[in-house]
Amino acid sequence: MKVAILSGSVYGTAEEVARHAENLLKAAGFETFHNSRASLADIQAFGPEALLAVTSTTGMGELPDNLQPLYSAIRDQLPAALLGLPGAVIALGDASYGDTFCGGGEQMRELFGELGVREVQEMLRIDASESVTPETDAEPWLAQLIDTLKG
Ligand SMILES: Cc1cc2nc3c(=O)[nH]c(=O)nc-3n(C[C@H](O)[C@H](O)[C@H](O)COP(=O)(O)O)c2cc1C
Repeated sequence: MKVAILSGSVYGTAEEVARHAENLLKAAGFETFHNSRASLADIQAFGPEALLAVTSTTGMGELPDNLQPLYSAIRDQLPAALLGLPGAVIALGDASYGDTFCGGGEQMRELFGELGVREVQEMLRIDASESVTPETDAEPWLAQLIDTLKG
């Protein structure tokens, strides 16, 4: 199965989690695409069969700049090739931001909703005020995702 990883990161933490996810998916036999500056054309050329979004939150609940262009392109075009795929979201944030906690991940969930992406497991929230090992903390969730996608 081909899994496209859509990642958004300001300081690199979410990028590290996305890379770790990619390594685990590859080790489990999946074909992956991950490029933090991916365009919609790149994603479509890969032909994903599942989507994984890994994004931090910046500003007041916003997506990182590197993910904004891809997010907007997908939202504007709702490309047929991405409609109805299985998908899941890992959100990084900081609970001390209150209402906007993991807002970037929430925006990706809303986008997935518009695409009719079938969310195969509940969004993982990684709280920077509690976690100093975000990659390791994502491992049980990723193991479950791998099991689910393998069916
Ligand atoms: C300027 C700034 C704004 C932030 N805004 C939010 C926010 O609105 N909500 C939230 O949950 N986390 C917020 N965060 C926390 C980051 O999302 C969190 O530290 C995350 O782990 C950073 O990941 P990154 O290194 O991939 O950017 C903010 C951090 C910074 C520095």
